[in-house]
Order: sequence, then structure tokens, then C-alpha cells
Amino acid sequence: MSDLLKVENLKMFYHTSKGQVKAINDISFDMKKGETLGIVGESGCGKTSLGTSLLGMPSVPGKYESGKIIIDGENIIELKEEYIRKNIRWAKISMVFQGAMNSLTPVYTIGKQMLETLNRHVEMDKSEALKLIEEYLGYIGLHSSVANRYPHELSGGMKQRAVIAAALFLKPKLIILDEPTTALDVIVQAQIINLLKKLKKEFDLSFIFITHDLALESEIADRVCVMYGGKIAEIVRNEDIYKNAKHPYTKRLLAATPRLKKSVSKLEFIEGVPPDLLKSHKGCMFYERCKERIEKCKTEEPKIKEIGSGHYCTCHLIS
Ligand SMILES: Nc1ncnc2c1ncn2[C@@H]1O[C@H](COP(=O)(O)OP(=O)(O)OP(=O)(O)O)[C@@H](O)[C@H]1O
Repeated sequence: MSDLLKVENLKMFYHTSKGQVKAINDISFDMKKGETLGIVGESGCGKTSLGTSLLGMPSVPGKYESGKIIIDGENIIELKEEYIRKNIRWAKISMVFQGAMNSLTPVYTIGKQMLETLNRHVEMDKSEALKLIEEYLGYIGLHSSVANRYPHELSGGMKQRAVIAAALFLKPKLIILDEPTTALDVIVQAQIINLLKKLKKEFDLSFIFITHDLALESEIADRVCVMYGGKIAEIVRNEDIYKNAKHPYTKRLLAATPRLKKSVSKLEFIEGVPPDLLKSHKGCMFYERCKERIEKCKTEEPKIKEIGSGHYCTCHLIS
């Protein structure tokens, strides 16, 4: 598989009145075409910030500090907003935002809202656009009449399908899905996961799947990227995560995840709180909460290392 995305030493900070929030702090990884990369981590570790950064639109007051985001040979960070809007966003990389299905405007029909999304990115006459919308509703398993209905007339699963369809319009290569199944019941959650798997095959897609649910990642991801405090703690192949995760934080997250196939006498939790990203940190971000820490972890920041095929870890204890 060839490279689809390469992220090198990416830093994106929010410049707030209280100081800089180091939400993305020196992150590097790459993705192959056709790959699904899961991004997991506790609330506030930078998952959404990574998604919006990759899309070329960190939310205000976020700014790229350094690094590269290379998609199809172009470094998004160096490109002008107008060029990104016309040639990259939605055309090569699109995003289903967290809670998108709940931000559908209640007073417009689904068709009108899809039409607006389409018009924002491509010039097309109305009848052509409506035909395309019908076609895409079909891909995601909804009847074309859904275009004439209002959001309150649809179930959560149907609304989520509609926002996924809008992300597909320009046939991007990579779709970032931010918590796409949160707030849906488990049956609908499974339907959406199956739909994504089907679309992936049909459209030859790659996904970045953001969630705090490790069990869900094991259903869809090829590799799982565990984030902590604006950094990558570990990237591990899905099939290895339960038997070969190495980073103390990944191991603690796994111990805190309910399992169907294995009995767990007691679900653990991770004592302490995630680091304040407004503060400067010297050593490892996980130092305060790590049960395996050594002296070096307090003062020296660990670097990310490849420790196996496609397996990366940022920990002094692992070589
Ligand atoms: N627009 C913003 N302005 C200032 N700080 C922000 C902004 N957006 C996010 N942050 C901060 O950046 C850090 C990373 O936030 P982010 O939303 O990326 O985390 P997350 O892992 O996606 O969290 P969640 O799982 O709760 O969605 C947090 O400390 C958050 O408070």
C-alpha cells in the first residue's frame, strides 16, 4: 500500500488569553491508502484538534506552529485557504464533525442542507445536484424521499447517514470521522460501522476514526493511535492491541475497557487527571499517572520509536 498521508512533527496550539494550549504537540505518523486509523484517548487529549488540523482548519484561536501535513504530495500547512477550499477540503480529505447530526438546521429539509454543502464546494446546476444527492442517499441506504424530510422526521441513525453522505460528495480519499456513533444505540452503532465498511470498499476510502471507545476501534481500525496530552503515546496494529500493547497508558486504557470475550474481575480506572495543556511539561506527559515510571521520565521527554512493523511507542521503558 502506498502513502496517503504523512504528518511530520506537527504542532498546533490555541492562543488563548490564558496562554498557549498545546493541543497538538509534535505529532508524526503516516497512513497508507485504504487504511483505517483509529484515534483514541481521554477527553481533551487533542483528538478533535488533530482532525481539524489535518483538514486545514484548526478552530479559532488555533494556529499551526510547525510541521508538515502532506496529502497527495502537497503540504497543507503551506497552502493558501482558497486553494485548500477548492482543491483539498472535501475533495481529498473531508470530516464528519462531532455531533454533526445534531447541528442539522431544523427548518430546512435534508435535501436543501445537502445541496448547500454541495454548492459550497462545487459548481453544479440544481437538477444535476439533486440527482447526485439522490444517488448518495441510495449509497448510504436511505430512500430518495428522505431529501424532502426535515431532521426531526428522521432517526439519529438516519441523520448520521445523511451527514456521512455529505462527506462523500466529492469522492475524497480520506474521511475523518469524529465520534460518528456516539449517542446512537448499539444496534444503530453497528449499522453505521457496517455502512462505513461497505463505503470503504465501494469508494476505496481511508478513514481516521476518532473515538474514546477502544472496543469500537477494534471493530473498524487497522491500526490504533493512542493519544495522551497532545502527543502520540502509541500506534499499534489492531490485532496486536490486546496482546502486544506496550505503553503504560495504553495498557491502563485497556484495563479500563469492558471486554465481552474475557472475564475481567475488576474494571480499573486511571487515577489522577490528564495534564493541563496550558502548562509546560518537561519529561513524559504521562509521568504523574504512570505506575511504571523511572527517574528519567520526569526530566527527559521520550521520543517516538518504531518498535515493530507499524508499531510505534513513546516511552523510555520500551526500546
Ligand atoms: N477552540 C479552542 N480554544 C481553546 N482551547 C481549545 C479549543 N478547542 C480545544 N481546546 C483545548 O485543546 C485541548 C484538546 O481539545 P480537543 O477537543 O482536541 O480534545 P479531544 O481529545 O477531542 O476531547 P473530546 O474527546 O472531549 O472531544 C483541550 O485542552 C481543549 O480544552
